[in-house]
Amino acid sequence: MSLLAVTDVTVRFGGLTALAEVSVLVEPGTVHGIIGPNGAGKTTLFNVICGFTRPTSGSVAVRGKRLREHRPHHLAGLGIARTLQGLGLFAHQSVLDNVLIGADRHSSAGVLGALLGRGAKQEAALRERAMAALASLGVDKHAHTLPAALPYGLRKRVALARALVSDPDLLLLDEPAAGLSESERDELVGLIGGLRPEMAVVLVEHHMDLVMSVCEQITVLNFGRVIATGSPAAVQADPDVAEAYLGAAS
Ligand SMILES: Nc1ncnc2c1ncn2[C@@H]1O[C@H](COP(=O)(O)OP(=O)(O)OP(=O)(O)O)[C@@H](O)[C@H]1O
Repeated sequence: MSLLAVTDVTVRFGGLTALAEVSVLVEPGTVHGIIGPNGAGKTTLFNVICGFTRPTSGSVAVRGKRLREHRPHHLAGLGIARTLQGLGLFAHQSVLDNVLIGADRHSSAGVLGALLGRGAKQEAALRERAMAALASLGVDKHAHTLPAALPYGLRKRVALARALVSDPDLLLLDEPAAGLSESERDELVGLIGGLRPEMAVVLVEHHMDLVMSVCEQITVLNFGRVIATGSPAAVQADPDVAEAYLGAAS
């Protein structure tokens, strides 16, 4: 059974069809890239998976269970974490507190506990988890800094640590390489390659080098349709894919 199954999803915005019967299967432990020229429907697909956008038709299922009316705040309970385009960090919270917000899923009392004050033992365990996530991305020494004081590449790592702290089964990354330098992109390839082997990753990304080096499976969208799906080598050799990108560039 696939970890994530997007089946025949169509999304219409008024008269515009942003996605037309798109299907994507994501297996546990695989890194799956969603690529395509500008306006192909990548963000719309990401938003459907996250529950930001409701499909006009079709379905999204996690571990075989169809999600109905799911919303972004349901993702954590499904073992899914995401990072968004940009950073989404809270400017007035320290790096550690930003990551603790992601760790809250593991607190039995959850958000309510945070409001009412949770036990010291639980608080300490959460902090330990958050610090471990920061350390795994090499940014633990910045735990007590405000995000704005860090260079962009390190802030991206903090955003990734916040997603990873809940130890998700599925990590959704929307343009993780955006704004990174070439060497930071190389580091990101290493970070994704070093994730827990059973964790699945879905990434929407423009940087082809990164996609080709880190993904095992790729789905290519063009004008809202899947035009190719397969290994990086298969997708690169597909004439429809070359034509879609050449057409977009002309
Ligand atoms: N909320 C919306 N209302 C109307 N049209 C939308 C909306 N969101 C997206 N679209 C349109 O749907 C199509 C797909 O857009 P989408 O942002 O998903 O593409 P994309 O592949 O992510 O593009 P890019 O690479 O430029 O980010 C585009 O034609 C876009 O203009």
